[in-house]
Amino acid sequence: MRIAYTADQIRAAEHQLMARLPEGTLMQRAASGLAAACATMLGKVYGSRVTLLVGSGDNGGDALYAGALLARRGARVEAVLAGSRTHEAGLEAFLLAGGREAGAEAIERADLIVDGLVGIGVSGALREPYWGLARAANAAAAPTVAVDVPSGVDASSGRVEGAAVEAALTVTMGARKTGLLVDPGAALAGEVELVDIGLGPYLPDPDVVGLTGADVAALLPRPAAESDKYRRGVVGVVAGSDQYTGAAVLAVGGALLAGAGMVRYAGPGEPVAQVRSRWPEAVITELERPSLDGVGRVQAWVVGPGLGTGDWAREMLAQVLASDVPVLIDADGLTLVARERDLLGRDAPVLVTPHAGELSRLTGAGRDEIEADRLKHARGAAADLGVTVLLKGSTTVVAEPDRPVRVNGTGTAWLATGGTGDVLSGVAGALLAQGLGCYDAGSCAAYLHGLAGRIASSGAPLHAAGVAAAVPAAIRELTGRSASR
Ligand SMILES: NC(=O)C1=CN([C@@H]2O[C@H](COP(=O)(O)OP(=O)(O)OC[C@H]3O[C@@H](n4cnc5c(N)ncnc54)[C@H](OP(=O)(O)O)[C@@H]3O)[C@@H](O)[C@H]2O)[C@@H](O)CC1
Ligand SMILES: Nc1ncnc2c1ncn2[C@@H]1O[C@H](COP(=O)(O)OP(=O)(O)O)[C@@H](O)[C@H]1O
Ligand SMILES: [K+]
Repeated sequence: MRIAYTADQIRAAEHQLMARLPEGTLMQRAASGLAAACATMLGKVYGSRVTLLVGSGDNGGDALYAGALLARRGARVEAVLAGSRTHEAGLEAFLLAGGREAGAEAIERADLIVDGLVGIGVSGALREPYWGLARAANAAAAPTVAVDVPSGVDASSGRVEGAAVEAALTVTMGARKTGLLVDPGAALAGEVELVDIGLGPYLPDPDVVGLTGADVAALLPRPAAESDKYRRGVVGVVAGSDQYTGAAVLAVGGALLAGAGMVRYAGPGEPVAQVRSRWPEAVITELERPSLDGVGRVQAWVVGPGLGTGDWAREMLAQVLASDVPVLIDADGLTLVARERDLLGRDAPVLVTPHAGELSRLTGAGRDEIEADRLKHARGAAADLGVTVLLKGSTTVVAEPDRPVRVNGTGTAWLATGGTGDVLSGVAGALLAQGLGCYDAGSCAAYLHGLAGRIASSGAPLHAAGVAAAVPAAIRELTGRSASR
């Protein structure tokens, strides 16, 4: 599991650790990790040109001490001092090792840029001259190594106000910061390398968690000798309408290919015909009127994709929610819930899977605002609505009251195409039906869906049906041969 913390959590832990160590120890540990990472990136240190961007706080101190270590190994290191003050001992060590002060033009002659402008102490948008230096670093040919977090990224949320440094590598001290796992911050951090400074014993429960492939493999249900289709989990899909047939086909496909024992589909004539011809495996009920009578028992429902928002859709949603099994609500189902919150009043679990626009309808917050601070809005909605919220987008986040938010970055921007969300709802529904709770089902589905997207894309456009088709390959990649039984 990749775990990450807010700036306040890190500070509190650092405080406890620092009290037990001679002054400056932590910064020395941070700086030697940073210098080692820079050396690896440079390949050959001797004779290389390194430019440090140095702010007024300890982030700049880290950069100066690391610069001193690189200078001692024969690098030509220059420091652009951007703050109203500079870490004194760091600057002294840097100059003593042969480092030199320079103007902003040193950015252009660098082989490597070290961004020590601001770290966890940042507040608000970067001010001048930091702002200009960040842009100059982004425009330069040389790669940038960010110290702790790329300057301009809020360490606790991933939020960026104005400009931020675009790093090739972020060397983060003590523990990962939340903002390195959540876009837009995550997209600016590049590779993330963690330097152990001994903070571990002092860290609290994490703020956010990112599942690894091994975590997902351990959570995914697998059939065993005593399995049959009913015990493996039956998922019911209420999606599609005479106008939107594709959503039904994609949601059913996602559910079938993510390992449901059986998929029941219920809908009107047009989507029924499409689902029947595409997925002969599905057990289908053609509805004359909006009713679940005679559809059969399921262990979880997926409701909403392409369903429409009229009386028929509203009645189907109400009947699904009146059941006593977990329900995943997506797309049009969310529009209906936004109109009529009372529909959510049920005892059994609910997983909602909005994109930012749908969450905006549910909560009233602006779409851009949600995208800028995904964690805050997903957490807020989970608390307000009393459900598990899977907020889709470049970083998918899964929030449930009183648990660390799960974040997923396995996807690819190629997934931003119509219908891929319908596939995700089917995948997550299949995991719910197989017995995972909303939190695990949502976060494992996001991981698998992202990985399936990468497999389906391989760097080129994908289509939603191709993502569904790649779900078994994604599961195989995670679970390896042991999945064959
Ligand atoms: N503590 C430890 O043991 C260890 C800490 N470590 C390191 O210390 C870092 C934290 O250091 P920190 O607390 O000094 O804060 P930091 O991020 O350098 O910035 C603060 C200064 O930036 C400025 N500033 C703020 N916002 C700004 C803006 N928008 N635009 C422009 N300027 C802005 C503001 O300066 P002012 O404006 O007051 O001059 C403020 O004083 C941490 O990330 C890690 O790298 C490691 O060595 C491990 C051990
Ligand atoms: N920039 C992006 N990077 C990675 N994944 C993305 C990006 N944009 C969208 N996605 C993913 O693509 C899917 C789109 O879902 P959604 O918006 O519901 O589309 P639709 O309603 O057309 O099915 C979601 O799983 C989302 O996380
Ligand atoms: K930085």
